[in-house]
Amino acid sequence: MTIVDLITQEAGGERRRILMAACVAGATSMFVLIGANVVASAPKLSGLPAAGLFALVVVGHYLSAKYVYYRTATVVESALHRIKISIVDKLEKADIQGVERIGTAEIYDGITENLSVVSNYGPLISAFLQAALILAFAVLYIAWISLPTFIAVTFLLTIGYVTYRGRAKELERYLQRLGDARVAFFEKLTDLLKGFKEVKLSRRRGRDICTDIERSSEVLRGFNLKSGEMNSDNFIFASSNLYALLGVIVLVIPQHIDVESSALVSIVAAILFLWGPMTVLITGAPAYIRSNVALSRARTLEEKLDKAIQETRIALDVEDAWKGGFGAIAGRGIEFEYVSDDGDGAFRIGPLDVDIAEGEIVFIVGGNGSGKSTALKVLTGLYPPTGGELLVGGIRVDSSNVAAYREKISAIYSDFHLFAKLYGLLDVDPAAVHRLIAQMDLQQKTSFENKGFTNRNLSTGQRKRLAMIVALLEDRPICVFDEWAADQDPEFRAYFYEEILPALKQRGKTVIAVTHDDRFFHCADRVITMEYGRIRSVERA
Ligand SMILES: Nc1ncnc2c1ncn2[C@@H]1O[C@H](COP(=O)(O)OP(=O)(O)OP(=O)(O)O)[C@@H](O)[C@H]1O
Repeated sequence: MTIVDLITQEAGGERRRILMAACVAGATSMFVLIGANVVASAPKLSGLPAAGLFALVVVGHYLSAKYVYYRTATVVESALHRIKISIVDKLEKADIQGVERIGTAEIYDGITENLSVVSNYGPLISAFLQAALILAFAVLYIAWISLPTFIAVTFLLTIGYVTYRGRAKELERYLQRLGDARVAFFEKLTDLLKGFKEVKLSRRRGRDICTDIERSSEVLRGFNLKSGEMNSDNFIFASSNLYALLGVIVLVIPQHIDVESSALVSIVAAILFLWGPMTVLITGAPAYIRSNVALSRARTLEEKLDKAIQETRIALDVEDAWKGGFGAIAGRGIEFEYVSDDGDGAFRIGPLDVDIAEGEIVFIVGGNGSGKSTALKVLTGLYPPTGGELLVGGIRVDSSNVAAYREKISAIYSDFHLFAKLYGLLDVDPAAVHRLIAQMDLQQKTSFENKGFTNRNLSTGQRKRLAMIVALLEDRPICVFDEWAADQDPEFRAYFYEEILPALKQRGKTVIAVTHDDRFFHCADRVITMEYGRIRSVERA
């Protein structure tokens, strides 16, 4: 899809009006030229009526050109708004693995950088359209004055166009590579910002990553320079073309064909008049290609998200199959394997056979990298099993009902995120939040206002307590905690195992918690030990 297609689609019924206004803007420009030429060659025509007509044409040009620019900009912006909303909508529908595969850098680049290129250059299309129309009118005017000059003009314009077409493809390729280089640059920059503390502790690390970023920036510089060079080459070639055209008209044509000197003056005036629109076309062409490439990159992101949605085909608005209680969670030969980027074998878990009864507290324990968090994500329906099946209350969890199953779960994963507002709980009773803030001993640190916590800049353990408040407010039948207690002080650690978990059990909740706290294993009904992605043992606590 090109920017023209985008505007045409979005403008709908208005596109004819915009095109008509562009024609009026182009035609009025030409009237100015013709009028000036006619009056200059016949001064007796000047006077108040001619001045009035001239002023009318100028006003007509002003109004129509303004309308075209304003409407095109509006149409482009509303199309971009739609694309943004559509990407965000697809992001919401896509599943975790698909989004992880695309990566945040590409998503940011698609939705910010590329769309702002279209926003900046898109409205120029109106100037481009007017310039093309003025060019067409001027060429017709030249044909009317002198046919041989028209042929010479058309010939040189054709050469210019053919050269531009050849270079446009090359420029397009460069811009695509420039986009890839920009994503790589963003990834490295994100790495630097996320690891800022580590960088501050090691100048050598800082230098290494900055060298890598510099290299990336160098690649970007090369691509930018090359595309700029191609633009200016085009510009220089086109202006030289116009100079050559002037030379042909003034020096060559009169030697071979009879052209009146007044006609020659009019033609020269027309060629000079063409200079402005030609400049717009020459400088606008790379902007046009740039916005087309940016648009295609945003579209590619949409397609990748569509693919991610297609792959999982998760039905979002489904009837809740577990309305009357969900029963036991059972894994039957469950397997899961990460997708490997380099083709080497990725980490896999399973086959796992596991049964978790409703209302039970189960701990998952095991060494680092044994697959506890991965198993948790499969058991909570975040990662679809690549083998075996997950049964909840006897019902097989698959793409048709997993969305409903996820709604049963309150989870605090180890890489949890605290949102600025309590999204999903915006209608919560503030008194309940304040009570829980006090229960988590955070009343000195934060409060609840405007549907969000007033302060989220807390220690990791305190932030986890805020996440616990959210989980408790959600009040869902299954609670999942991934090493929640690991960052708590001894009192709160004990409070978690000896107060919070029993209270949840008493309320009939099923609790699955990943932990390393062997001192508190007795607080679980059963302890599942994992090793190398498999279950080593299941013991009653
Ligand atoms: N997003 C991912 N993509 C690919 N592989 C991953 C990903 N996350 C984890 N892994 C792989 O899965 C393995 C198990 O990770 P997991 O987080 O499940 O272990 P864990 O038992 O929870 O470890 P820990 O106790 O250290 O938290 C890791 O060693 C890693 O190889």
